[in-house]
Amino acid sequence: MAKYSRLHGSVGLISLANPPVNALSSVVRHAISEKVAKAFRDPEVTCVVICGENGVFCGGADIREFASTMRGPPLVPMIDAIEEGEKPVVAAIEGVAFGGGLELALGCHYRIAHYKARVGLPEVTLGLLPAAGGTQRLPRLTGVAPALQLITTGRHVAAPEALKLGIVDQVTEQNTVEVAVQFAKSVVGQALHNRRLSLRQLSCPPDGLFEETMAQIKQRARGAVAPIACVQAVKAAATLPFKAGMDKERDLMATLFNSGQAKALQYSFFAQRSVAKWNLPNGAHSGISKARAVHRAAVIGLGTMGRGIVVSLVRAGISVIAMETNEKQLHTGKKMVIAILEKDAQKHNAAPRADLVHFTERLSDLSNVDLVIEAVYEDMVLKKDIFKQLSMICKPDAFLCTNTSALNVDELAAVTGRPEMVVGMHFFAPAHVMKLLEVVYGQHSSPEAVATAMQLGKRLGKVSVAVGNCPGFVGNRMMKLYVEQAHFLLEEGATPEQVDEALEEFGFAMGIFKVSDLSGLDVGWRVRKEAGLTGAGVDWKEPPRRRQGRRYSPLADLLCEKGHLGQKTSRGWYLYEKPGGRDPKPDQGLHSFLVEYRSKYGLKARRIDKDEVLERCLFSLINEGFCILDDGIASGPEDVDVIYVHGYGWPRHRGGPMFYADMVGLSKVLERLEFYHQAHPDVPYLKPSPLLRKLVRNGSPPIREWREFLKRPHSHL
Ligand SMILES: CC/C=C\C=C\CC(=O)SCCNC(=O)CCNC(=O)[C@H](O)C(C)(C)COP(=O)(O)OP(=O)(O)OC[C@H]1O[C@@H](n2cnc3c(N)ncnc32)[C@H](O)[C@@H]1OP(=O)(O)O
Repeated sequence: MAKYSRLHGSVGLISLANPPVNALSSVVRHAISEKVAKAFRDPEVTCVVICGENGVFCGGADIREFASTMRGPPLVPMIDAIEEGEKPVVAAIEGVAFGGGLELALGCHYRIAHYKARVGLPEVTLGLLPAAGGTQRLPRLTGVAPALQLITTGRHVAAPEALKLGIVDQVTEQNTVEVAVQFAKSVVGQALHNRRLSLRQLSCPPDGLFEETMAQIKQRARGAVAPIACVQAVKAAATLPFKAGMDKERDLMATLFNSGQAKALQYSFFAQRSVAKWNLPNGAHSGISKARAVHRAAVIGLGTMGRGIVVSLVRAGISVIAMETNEKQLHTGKKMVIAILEKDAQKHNAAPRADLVHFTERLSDLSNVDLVIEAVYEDMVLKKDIFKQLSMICKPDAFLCTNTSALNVDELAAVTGRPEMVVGMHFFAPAHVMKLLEVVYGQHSSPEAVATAMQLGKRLGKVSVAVGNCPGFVGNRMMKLYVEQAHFLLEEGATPEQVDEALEEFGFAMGIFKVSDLSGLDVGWRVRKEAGLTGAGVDWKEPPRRRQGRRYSPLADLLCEKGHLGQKTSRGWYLYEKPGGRDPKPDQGLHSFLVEYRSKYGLKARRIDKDEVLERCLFSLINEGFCILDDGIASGPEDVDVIYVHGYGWPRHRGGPMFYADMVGLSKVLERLEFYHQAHPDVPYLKPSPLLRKLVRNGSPPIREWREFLKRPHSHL
């Protein structure tokens, strides 16, 4: 709803009141229209201020309403009526004015913002465009180029920048509503013509602006359609009269509104919020579990992961002890951490925060920290030794966390005297850049430990997902099968380029073979050696392309043995101009190697089309996602999807693997998995998961109902 009051006799004050973000639900839109009309009718009222309750102007249209038929007054005539009014209307912006909220403010004649407020048109991130005049009014206010940038990226703009761009007229550190009221009174009687953005003429945009932006977007958007529609809408603002531009905006929105991409992106928005509401098998959940404050943390190991974690902690203002026993590594780690922090300081025009880090070689220095993150390399013996020592050195209420991508958290917890204080914190490389954090709860992890790790993740700006303990947790457990299928496709006749092209066309930023070259083929080699799939631990009685009773491709191992480790050695699945080169080129040598390999093992190359690449790679990954849900390792499909979108480059406009399965149709996924399982009986994980079968038997319910078919989550090895 919206509340109405009269201040100082002549100011009509309209307050949006729809917690938590004053979204423009149909009730709110109805109330605003009514209150504005009332203020305009009242002869005592000479000016109007629109604000939001509880320190938030407005988070935009109510996204939950998009799933059903839209009711209530539309935004466009409501905003037009405000702009056309004969009494000055001032928007008092606190907190945020996003999407429809900013469009409402753009319909007002003046905008006053609190200095901490943010404004923006983030519709593009929901697969939409600002269709309440935003694409037509913003360019008339800021000029075309800045508006185009803001609308196509959905970037949030802090009040001081909004002032520079002309989006707001004044920024204040005082009470924003009071300042806006005084301001409104001061402009009574002044002509409003110039303040009506729809009447403003647009100056010519720079030559080639739209063509250049379109080209950049097509390259960056990976198949997303909303950014392209945003360019077209802003182009209409620059080339057509206001009314015709509005018609174009409306038509473009109509195509986007019901698109699968918009549904996927809106699902992603709520999925990201839902993972913060975690629950454990023992019934503990985020609603009742209190996190403990972390003032001092420690990171053990200053390799790539450790350095990134130290930087993340410092950026969040947490003081860190960074510990490394190897003197050379300590020196390099220190240099790199400081370099990143100095770059940060330069960017934000602030002092570097290196004073928050204390570098040391001594574990005993960790006696007083609240939380430790061990980030040494993946070696269980080494990690156990560290955890035993930590258990003795750290204060009794310190949390002990391990940054592991696959190792057993319970096994580590068991060597400490405080298994309830142990959780996994699986960061993704580079840890100061990547958004995802898997918080792995073990059998004994206390709700407080999970809550603290989740809360810390939030403070570090991560999207944190609580997951159960199993080899590879959620992300890597699924990824393993995706990678394996890609290798099998090479054995059967594909090239790395064909596989990558299909995946990139689907929307991945990089195909799997390019990713493998980037991270280094030796990473997976180490893991496979550890798992006894290659190297000393192999049972050589099995045929060469079979390990542990099932199909295995030794292709990647053979490349590693040749020293072809990817970008760093200038050869891997692709060829690079020099070691460390970034530009992959098809490698004829690799193609010949594949031909020889196939001939050696009597494999007949066949033509593999893009559909097969996608189905084999993605459906096997999705099938494992269903197994993970069935096992209770992830508590809902949203958890799996958030992990894939934020940690594994799954295109956001496709929602995530489980959402994609829902979109494709569960019976189709089941049917194709059955087909591939029959064709490849030596690949057990192609056998459709019991949960997938159950869902199909129950009429393929939509993804929001899948939780009803799940067992309770539990930790599981
Ligand atoms: C025909 C179509 C007509 C008009 C179209 C208009 C276009 C739009 O306006 S589309 C919406 C554009 N707005 C946005 O994209 C903003 C989305 N929200 C946010 O970015 C953030 O929520 C925030 C406003 C910055 C607040 O952040 P924070 O304080 O971190 O809280 P959250 O946990 O994110 O949100 C709290 C709570 O509010 C729900 N919520 C937020 N925004 C909306 C919204 N616009 N509609 C409905 N609900 C919203 C959010 O889901 C959270 O609720 P949970 O129950 O916890 O999920």
